[in-house]
Amino acid sequence: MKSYLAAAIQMTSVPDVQKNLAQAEEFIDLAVNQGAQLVGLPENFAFMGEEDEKLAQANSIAQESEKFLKTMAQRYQVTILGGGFPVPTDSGKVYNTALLVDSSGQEVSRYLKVHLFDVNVPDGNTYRESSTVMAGKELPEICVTEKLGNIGLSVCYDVRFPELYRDLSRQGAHVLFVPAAFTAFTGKDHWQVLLQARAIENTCYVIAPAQTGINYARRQTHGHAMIIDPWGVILADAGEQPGIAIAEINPGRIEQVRRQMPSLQHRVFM
Ligand SMILES: O=C(O)CNC(=O)[C@H](CS)NC(=O)CCC(=O)C(=O)O
Repeated sequence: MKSYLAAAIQMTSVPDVQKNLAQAEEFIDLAVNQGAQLVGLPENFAFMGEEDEKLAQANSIAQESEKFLKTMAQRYQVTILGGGFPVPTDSGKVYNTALLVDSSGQEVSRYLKVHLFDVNVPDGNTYRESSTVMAGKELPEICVTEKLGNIGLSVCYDVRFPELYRDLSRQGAHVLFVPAAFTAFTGKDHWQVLLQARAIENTCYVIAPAQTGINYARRQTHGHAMIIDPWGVILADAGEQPGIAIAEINPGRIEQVRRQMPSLQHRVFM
């Protein structure tokens, strides 16, 4: 593995798949023009809207999302993460699915979001993700690649459960993806701290694509898509407008930090 550039895309997805995919392609194009070889799209990149509308359109959202990711990966010759889209199940609910596609357009990793956001946020908004989503039951497996290192997937609310990332680093992860649609309210106090903690405690890069702004009705997301190095330093932050955060993933830096802070080797309990 040599150094390469990665991009975390930040977008304001709305309840309109074609609009969202057009926005996503614009930012993929921008990232690739700046030299990115690994590009991540946020949770709900293809559709962000009311839960019942999402369920009603789940079949087409799933198909369009997969087709889009494979087409983009091939057209731009990059590896792309689709950070979360609904995939229907027999139960009538969907899996919140993250999909990693390599530059030949092949699926290389798939993860079904395990931790569902069933939370009454103190700003008055209530979230019951489990009313429409089936929880995945399995820890993600790292995707081992020669050019991009070992990549681990997760989605949004998962970031609050460090044991998932511990398992990924135990498997040998170098890069942890945390695509998200974090609420503006929780995000302002928790988002960056949680991401930095996952980077520092696992001495891994963290790539966190994000939703930002007003997505629909009163739903507002935090933004600040970012890339963090294994020491916890923020290398790029997309701020609050749609755009990209781009930074170098450097294997030498991982080795250096793991020499300077060998905490992974000092684990006692797992
Ligand atoms: O909201 C929607 O419209 C679609 N749903 C999502 O984006 C998901 C599941 S509800 N959001 C989160 O997981 C936020 C986590 C979070 O914000 C935290 O952990 O604080």
